[in-house]
Amino acid sequence: MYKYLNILETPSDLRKLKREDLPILAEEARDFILDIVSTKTGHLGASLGVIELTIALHYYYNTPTDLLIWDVGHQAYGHKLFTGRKSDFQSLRQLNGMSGFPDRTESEFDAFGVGHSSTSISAITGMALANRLKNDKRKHLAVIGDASIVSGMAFEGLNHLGDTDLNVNIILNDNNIGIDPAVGALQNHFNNTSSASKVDFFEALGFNYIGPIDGHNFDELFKAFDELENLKGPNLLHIKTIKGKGYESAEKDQVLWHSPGKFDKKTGIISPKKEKLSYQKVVGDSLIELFKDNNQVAAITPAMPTGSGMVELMQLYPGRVWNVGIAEQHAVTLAAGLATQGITPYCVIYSTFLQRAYDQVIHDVALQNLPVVFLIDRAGFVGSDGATHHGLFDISFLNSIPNMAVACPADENELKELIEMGAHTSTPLAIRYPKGEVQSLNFPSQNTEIGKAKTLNKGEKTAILSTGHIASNIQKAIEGLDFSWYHFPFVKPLDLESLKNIFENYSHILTFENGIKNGGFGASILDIANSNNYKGQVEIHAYPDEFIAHGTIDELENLAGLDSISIRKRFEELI
Ligand SMILES: Cc1ncc(C[n+]2csc(CCOP(=O)(O)OP(=O)(O)O)c2C)c(N)n1
Ligand SMILES: CC(=O)[C@@H](O)[C@H](O)COP(=O)(O)O
Ligand SMILES: [Mg+2]
Repeated sequence: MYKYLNILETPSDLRKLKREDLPILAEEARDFILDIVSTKTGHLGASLGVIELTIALHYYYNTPTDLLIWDVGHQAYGHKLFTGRKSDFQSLRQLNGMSGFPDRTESEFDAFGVGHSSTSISAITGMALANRLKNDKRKHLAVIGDASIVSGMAFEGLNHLGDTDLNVNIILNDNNIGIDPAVGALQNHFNNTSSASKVDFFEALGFNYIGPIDGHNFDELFKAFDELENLKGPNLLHIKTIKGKGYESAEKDQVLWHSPGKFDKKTGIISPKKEKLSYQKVVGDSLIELFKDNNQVAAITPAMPTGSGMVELMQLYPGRVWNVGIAEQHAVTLAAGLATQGITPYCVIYSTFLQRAYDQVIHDVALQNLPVVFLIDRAGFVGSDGATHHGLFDISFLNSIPNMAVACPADENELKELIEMGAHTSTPLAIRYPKGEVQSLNFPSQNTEIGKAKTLNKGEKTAILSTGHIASNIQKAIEGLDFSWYHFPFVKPLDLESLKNIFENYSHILTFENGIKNGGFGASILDIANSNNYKGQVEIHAYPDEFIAHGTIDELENLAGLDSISIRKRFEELI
């Protein structure tokens, strides 16, 4: 079917082609990626945008000896296609299949594991320093996008690298967009100012600057690579590309086609999502409600307005909702600043990306005991994005912070209540919730109170204690059984009074949470049980102490023994 892609597996095959063959190969690669993503789902626009760059880099440089890092790595489907993984695309982002991001354990061509943005400059600098110590002359290359290079961590890397004489090549892939439209002075600078001012900017940081060039033009790419060979680094090559290049729908709506889901390749019609209502929609609508009657609240999203359900809120309240770009640390401390002046900020941030702002949560918010509300999205398994994106750690890493309240609503009704409560908080409050469809558990309507558990079932001997959205799996598993079930909307502060009563009345306690075991909800219960000389058994059901790869959420919950069937099986062993 393909003239070149069929005979090509690795860069050494690629280098046998003539340069004039490469545009045809690029077309074939785009067609292949469209076939895969339209049926398997995944990131589309970014990969289509760097096909020429990917081919040129593997053609010109001696990968994998020359080291190549893809920042974020969501644009690396072409990189994987040309580095021996063509047949692995059938398993893209599936359980035990190929990852959606470069991964050192997957291929020698994946110089660095990625998924979180803005790490490539620091990593490639580390590699170059190490190889200089070994007198190893290999080349060092990093490709970073225009939204990723303006992140704090990228600047830390540029600041260091620019102060060395390392012969590292940073390739700025500038398509004037992140996932959502570009924000911030720096992205404006890259996209709107003259070349001269860009030269000044990067040369001021100690880089030789080349560009901007057309990143879809092989001749311009190779000419620039030749120029780089004659420069004593560090160098920055600025290329302009189109996100979604070569597929009209993806070029036209670059936000939607960042990760479109399944679609018909021929018509560009995206398969409708079966989702009745998402947690993200509930959050967006709840905040719209809140903002209507309360002008003392604000919201912040670090570069994820669409994914976090913030787009409508931003349109309605542009003066009180800010997309700060890929800047999680700034987002948290911006919130802290707002809170000192009597504005209650909702910092809406994916669990996995909050990891990047841990010190700001402690040092700027909790230590000063400021009323910041963290709406922590993508809590628990996220599915096909895998280990770099699951929200497994937030209960544990927040649980250990003084002054921090940690809420894990069972469903969207409780989430709504907690969001409303947040507007009145005088201290830090974190509320975590998962990706995707709401559960509508229709719990008996009990008002949610800080630090108070809810009794959902009364039984004998065995007590089930849960927190968060695992409740939906427990509700299915407990059907017809006379176990007691207590739901704890708050991991912190815990309902010590209810716990004391539970310790006195039950000989066996099982705890459940959508988070890792270490330092989580169950660990806190066990700690309190021990300090109360509880003689019964506490059995903790949480994610294991290991990184969990990609798969569907159901598959991953089953592997962790936290799906309703596995839970039911455990319950039946206790009858
Ligand atoms: C620390 C971190 N924050 C947020 C994200 C989510 N994210 C993935 S890709 C992306 C936009 C990247 O834009 P850019 O670097 O310009 O690459 P492009 O998609 O345009 O190729 C964002 C915000 C992330 N992966 N890591
Ligand atoms: C590559 C990246 O980090 C984002 O595109 C992320 O995959 C978004 O996740 P959601 O699709 O859950 O919003
Ligand atoms: Mg971009």
